[in-house]
Amino acid sequence: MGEEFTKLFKMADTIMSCCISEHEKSQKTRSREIDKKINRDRLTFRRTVRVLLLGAGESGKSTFLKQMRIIHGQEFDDEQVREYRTIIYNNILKGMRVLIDARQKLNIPWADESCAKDAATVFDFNGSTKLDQPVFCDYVDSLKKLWNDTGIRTAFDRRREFQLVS
Ligand SMILES: Nc1nc2c(ncn2[C@@H]2O[C@H](COP(=O)(O)OP(=O)(O)OP(=O)(O)O)[C@@H](O)[C@H]2O)c(=O)[nH]1
Ligand SMILES: [Mg+2]
Repeated sequence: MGEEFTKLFKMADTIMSCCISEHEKSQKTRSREIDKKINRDRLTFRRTVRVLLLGAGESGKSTFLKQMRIIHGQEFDDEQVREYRTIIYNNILKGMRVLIDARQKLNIPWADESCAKDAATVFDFNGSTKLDQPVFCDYVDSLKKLWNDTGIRTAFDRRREFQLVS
């Protein structure tokens, strides 16, 4: 009985030591993987060229970055296209608001006085509403009418006198 017990005990001991060494082995592999990743990240960080882009407002900094992304960057996926669509809608509305404001400040008359109502509609846009396609569509007629008015066009021609994009 005593002999059997010793055998069993030895077997259990062998199984235990196997498990521990397997566990240690997997921990070492994981640690090596982490070290490799740290080294790879360090190399990437060293090779990254950082550019400080300075320039006055409206001088083309953002445009330059967008061009770099289009020329050298990855393709835009559907999600990014949707995101950019919202940004473009926002830019159109914000840009028109700036032009409406500038037209008034520069005392440029409307060609068609009824544009004042469309200007008020565009100005009423609540910036916190998500500008998806249906919301933007509600503004399209007013935006088109305003853009075709010589009052807004004259303000646009004089855009060097104010900042159009922020
Ligand atoms: N003709 C011409 N227009 C440009 C060029 N680069 C930018 N623009 C126009 O200039 C305007 C301002 O460009 P942005 O890239 O927004 O300028 P920014 O330096 O980021 O401006 P802030 O963010 O206000 O400091 C936009 O209407 C651009 O389309 C260029 O190389 N040539
Ligand atoms: Mg910019």
